[in-house]
Amino acid sequence: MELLLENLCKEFGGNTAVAGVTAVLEPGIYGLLGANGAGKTTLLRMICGVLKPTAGQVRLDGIPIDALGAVYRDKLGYLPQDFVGYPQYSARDFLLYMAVLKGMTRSQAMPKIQELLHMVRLQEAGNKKIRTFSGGMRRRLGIAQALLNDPDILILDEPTAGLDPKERVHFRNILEGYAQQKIVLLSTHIVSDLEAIAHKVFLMKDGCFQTQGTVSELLQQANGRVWELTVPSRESETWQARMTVANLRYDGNSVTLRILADAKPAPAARPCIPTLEDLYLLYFPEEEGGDNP
Ligand SMILES: Nc1ncnc2c1ncn2[C@@H]1O[C@H](COP(=O)(O)OP(=O)(O)OP(=O)(O)O)[C@@H](O)[C@H]1O
Repeated sequence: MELLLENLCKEFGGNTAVAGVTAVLEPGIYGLLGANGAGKTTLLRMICGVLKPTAGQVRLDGIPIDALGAVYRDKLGYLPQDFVGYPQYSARDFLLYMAVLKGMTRSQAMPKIQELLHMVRLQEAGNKKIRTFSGGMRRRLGIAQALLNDPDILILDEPTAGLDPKERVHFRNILEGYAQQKIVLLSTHIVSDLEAIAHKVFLMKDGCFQTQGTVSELLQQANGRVWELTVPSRESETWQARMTVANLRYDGNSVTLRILADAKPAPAARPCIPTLEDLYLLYFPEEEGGDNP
């Protein structure tokens, strides 16, 4: 199975949201990482066929998804960014409704719904109205509805938004179990979600992929550009104004700064092993108020 994104572009009234994205996706977990407004949701909506590209197309095994129509939709599971469900429905009734829309019979749907409620840890809340759910519960229900038809292609727009750390770990375990032989593409702001599970990460900014690769390939780009430096606490602000500082750790009168810089920022600076978050900040330093590296 191969999903080809072929020079996908989307403009909204003269504003470019996605500016020519090309990528090949084979079974595995892909992470789409980018700041607010980078174009992630727009890209995912085009991949799902919900939004028509201004230019370019998506092909599954060589065939444009427009031509595949319902055949493509049957293979697709999608968690939209703004998923809310139907507040008056119970989780179980909502999943049954979605299952019927996806062409499942009641007898096919019921055991699947049971399995999914269990998988996303909503079995106790299955008969409760969605309007009583917390943000995290809603998100988990959204993940369950995306999995109803055992999709070959699973597109998740910020699946971990609103999940607490324990729920995020559980979600990662679900995905790892699921992703064998499937294409899973998820967008997130949360770098650690991807570090653990993504086989490939796309860093998106201004509608384009700025870079892409496996986590270890991306980390190599940050090699030699991450430093730790301990200075008196009173110098902290000066350093933050001069450098991209990824992290601060105060200890009494001193502070240890995690500095992103192409060259050693001070003779006493020590090199560090980079994380994906470091790389993200190297590409998008303005989000943290730092300078360009
Ligand atoms: N329906 C629309 N009409 C007009 N502009 C839009 C529309 N949808 C998105 N945009 C614009 O396209 C750009 C990309 O938005 P998009 O929602 O795809 O980004 P994103 O990376 O998903 O951001 P976020 O993480 O905040 O959801 C933004 O400038 C946004 O304002």
